[in-house]
Amino acid sequence: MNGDGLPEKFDVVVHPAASLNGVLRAQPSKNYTTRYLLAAALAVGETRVVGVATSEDAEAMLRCLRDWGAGVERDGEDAVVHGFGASPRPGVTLNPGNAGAVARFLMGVAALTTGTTFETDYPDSLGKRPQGDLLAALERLGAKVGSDEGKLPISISGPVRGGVVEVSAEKSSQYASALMFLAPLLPDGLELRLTGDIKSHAPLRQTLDTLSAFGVRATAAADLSRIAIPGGQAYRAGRVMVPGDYPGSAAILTAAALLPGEVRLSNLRENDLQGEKEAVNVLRGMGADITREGDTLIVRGGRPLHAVKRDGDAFTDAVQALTAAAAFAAGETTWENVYTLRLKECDRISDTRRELQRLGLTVSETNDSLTVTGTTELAGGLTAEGHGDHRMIMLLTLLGLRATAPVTITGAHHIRKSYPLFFRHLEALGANFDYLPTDVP
Ligand SMILES: O=C(O)C1=C[C@@H](OP(=O)(O)O)[C@@H](O)[C@H](O)C1
Ligand SMILES: C=C(OP(=O)(O)O)C(=O)O
Repeated sequence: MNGDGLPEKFDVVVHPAASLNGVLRAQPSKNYTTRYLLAAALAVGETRVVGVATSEDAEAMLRCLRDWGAGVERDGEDAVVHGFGASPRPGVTLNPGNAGAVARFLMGVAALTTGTTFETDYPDSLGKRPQGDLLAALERLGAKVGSDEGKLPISISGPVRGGVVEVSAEKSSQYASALMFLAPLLPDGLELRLTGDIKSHAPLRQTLDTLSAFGVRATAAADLSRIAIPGGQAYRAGRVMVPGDYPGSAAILTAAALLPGEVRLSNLRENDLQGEKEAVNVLRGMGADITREGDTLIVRGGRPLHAVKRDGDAFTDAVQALTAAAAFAAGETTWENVYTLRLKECDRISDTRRELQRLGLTVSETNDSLTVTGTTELAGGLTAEGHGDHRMIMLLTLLGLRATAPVTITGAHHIRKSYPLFFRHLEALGANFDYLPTDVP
C-alpha cells in the first residue's frame, strides 16, 4: 500500500459514472514543485517550499538534491531545503526516475560539478527520451559529456565558465530551462540563443518566474529566442508557495464537463504562467460551462460539446485530457503543432491513436497533429494499455467514465508520476474504480 492507500502496482477498472459532483482542491503544481526545490538547493541557506507535490517526480527531485548534498526535511506539506549553492557534491550518481524535467534541469546544473552521472530505473521511458540537444550545448560550453547516443545513462563534467551558447528548443524547452538554472552560478553567465522552432514557451516563462522569485536577474526577448542571465549571481533563500497544478486539473475539469453535475475546483489562480490554464478556454470553446470565482473554477457538466482546432503546444500537458473531451465532441477536433508529444512518457500521438481506435473511435495522425472524431456513445468493455504514461491513464480514465461498460487500464499506478490522488479525487466526486493488484504472484 502507498500514501494513497492503493496497491503498489495495479490495473484499474473504471466504471461508467452517471454524474460527478463535489468540491476539490487542486494538487500542487508539478512544474513549480520541481523548479522551486531545485532553486532552493541552488541557494545557500534555508528555503521553505510551501505545499510541495507528493508525486514520484517531486520525490525524484528531492532524492537527487539530497544525493547532491542538500539538506531536505519534510514539514507537513512543506519541504525545508538547506541548499548547496553553487557546489553540488561531485562524483555522485543521480537517478531522476521517470521525470524528464528533473533529469534535464539537473543535467544542466551538473556542469557545476567535476563529474555527475545520471541513470534511470525507467530505461523504457525516460531512457528512450532524447537528451542530445542539451548535451551538445553543454559540450559547446566546454563540459565533458558521455552518453549512450544522446540518451541515458549520461555523465557530465564541468566546470564551465559560460558565455554565448546556442541550444535547440525544437524537441523540448527543458534543455533551455536547464541552462537557465545553471547560468547565474557561472562566472560569465549565459547568453542563450534558442534555435529551431521554439516549443513549450510557457514552461520557459515558469523558469524565468522561478529565477525572479529567488532574486536572480534575467532578461528575455519577447519571443524567448534570446535569454541573457548574468553570471556571478546567487539564488536567494527564502519562502515560496507552490501554486495549484493546471495540467492535472485539466483532467478533472474535462471529467466534470463530460458528465452531468457540478464540480468546484479550488486553488487555481487566474494569474498563472502554466500554459495548461488554457484548457479552461479550450473546454469553454467546445461548449463547456465553466465559470470562475477567484481561485475556484466551477464546472456545470453534461452540456453538448463540439469540435475545435487548436495549436496544442501552448497547453502541451493538457492535450491528453482534452482529447477525452474531443472524443465526445460533435465533429473533428485537431490538435496541431504537437510533435513533441511523441517525445514524452510514451508517443502521445501514435499510442493515443491506437488506444482510441481500439475503443472504437475514429482517429488519425500526422507527424505533428492528432485528429479525433467525436462520438455520442462509447461501448467500453475492454482493456486499454496505459503505456506507463500518467497522462494516457488520465485520458483513458475519462473515456471509461463516459463509456457504456467498464474500461480496464493497465499499469494505472503510473498515475503517481504526477497525480497520486487522481483516482481518489474522482472517487470524492462520485466515480467508482476497482483496483486490481498486479504485484502479487
Ligand atoms: O519545464 C517543465 O517543467 C516541463 C516542460 C514541458 O516539456 P517540453 O518542454 O519537453 O515540452 C512539459 O511537457 C513537462 O511536463 C514539464
Ligand atoms: C511530459 C511530462 O513530464 P516530464 O517531461 O517532466 O517527464 C508530463 O508531465 O506530462
